[in-house]
Amino acid sequence: MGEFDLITRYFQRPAKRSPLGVGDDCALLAPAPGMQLAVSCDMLVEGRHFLSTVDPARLGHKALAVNLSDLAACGAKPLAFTLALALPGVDEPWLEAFSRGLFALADEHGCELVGGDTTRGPLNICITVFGEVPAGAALLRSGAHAGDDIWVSGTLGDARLALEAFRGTLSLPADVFAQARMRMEQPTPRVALGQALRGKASAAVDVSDGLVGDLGHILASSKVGATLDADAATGVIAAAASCGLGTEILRTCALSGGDDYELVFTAPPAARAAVEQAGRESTTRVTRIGRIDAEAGLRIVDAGGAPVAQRFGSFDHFV
Ligand SMILES: Nc1ncnc2c1ncn2[C@@H]1O[C@H](COP(=O)(O)OP(=O)(O)OP(=O)(O)O)[C@@H](O)[C@H]1O
Ligand SMILES: Cc1ncc(C[n+]2csc(CCOP(=O)(O)O)c2C)c(N)n1
Ligand SMILES: [Mg+2]
Repeated sequence: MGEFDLITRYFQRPAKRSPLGVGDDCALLAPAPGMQLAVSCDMLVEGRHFLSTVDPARLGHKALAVNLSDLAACGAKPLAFTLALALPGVDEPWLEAFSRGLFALADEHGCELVGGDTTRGPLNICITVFGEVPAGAALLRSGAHAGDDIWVSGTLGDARLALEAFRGTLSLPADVFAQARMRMEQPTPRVALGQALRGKASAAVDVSDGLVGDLGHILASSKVGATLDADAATGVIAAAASCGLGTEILRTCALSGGDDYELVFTAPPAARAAVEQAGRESTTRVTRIGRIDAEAGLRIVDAGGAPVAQRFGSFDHFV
């Protein structure tokens, strides 16, 4: 099978909402009047972002999910995406599963594949996503104020826990591993929550590199500091605690693990009921995990308010 047959068979579907989709030199998009385009791009590289043994359907899902997560962080509604793909060769069962996983999530969010690029090379997947948001209403990293609450969606640390289990640095009971693995391989982008938070949250970011690092982007952009509860938002890893894993490794997963694709956002205390309502509307758990301070820096405390001495980093491709 050649390049163009591959595209036609696995990636070309009739455009439904875009004026022009796959098959011409450009795609055409038509954002509604009064809306701004929100654009984000994320690449997944074999061995760096995913294990070579991953189910290709889950990989198709994740490649789009990490991009939709950036739209969610801005409060944008997904419209369309492009897919740049380097493949070592034509593996039809792989392409069938990859495109099935990809389109299942795309259809869930009404987000169309409108174009891309396909080349031979080491397996590499790069998606650019386009969304729309009412002009001036995008959630930004720069809007947090002293006194705001810090919230997080879902739970943190599960993906890193699974990665460590894959690496063999820790072992988990089969049921805990299965749950954590799903969170690593098929994250749920918080798209509905992001849109429900427009006009309520003062700042937002999605957690890809780890809570401490990504909250750090809000603190730097907003020129504020924060106090954070170390243990407020654990999920599967709470179950891991009961299998004898130490506090230090669990906090490392939750606070600096990365690959969470949850939203961390700030909102004034007066908006607490509105934030909880946004969580209910989007059937997404939201948890208060700290507060924004005027004093610069991040202070991490335990449930009793005592400072946590452990230091937390964040994911960086070059450090
Ligand atoms: N090569 C590049 N050229 C121009 N801008 C870039 C480049 N790489 C990253 N950026 C921009 O730098 C900023 C931070 O990029 P980053 O990829 O860390 O985004 P993120 O949302 O924090 O994380 P993630 O990659 O997990 O989505 C974004 O505004 C991004 O568009
Ligand atoms: C095989 C394998 N090794 C490591 C990780 C963890 N990981 C890779 S990139 C990244 C941050 C987000 O990436 P980016 O900043 O490029 O968007 C994280 C947490 C993984 N998922 N699979
Ligand atoms: Mg992001």
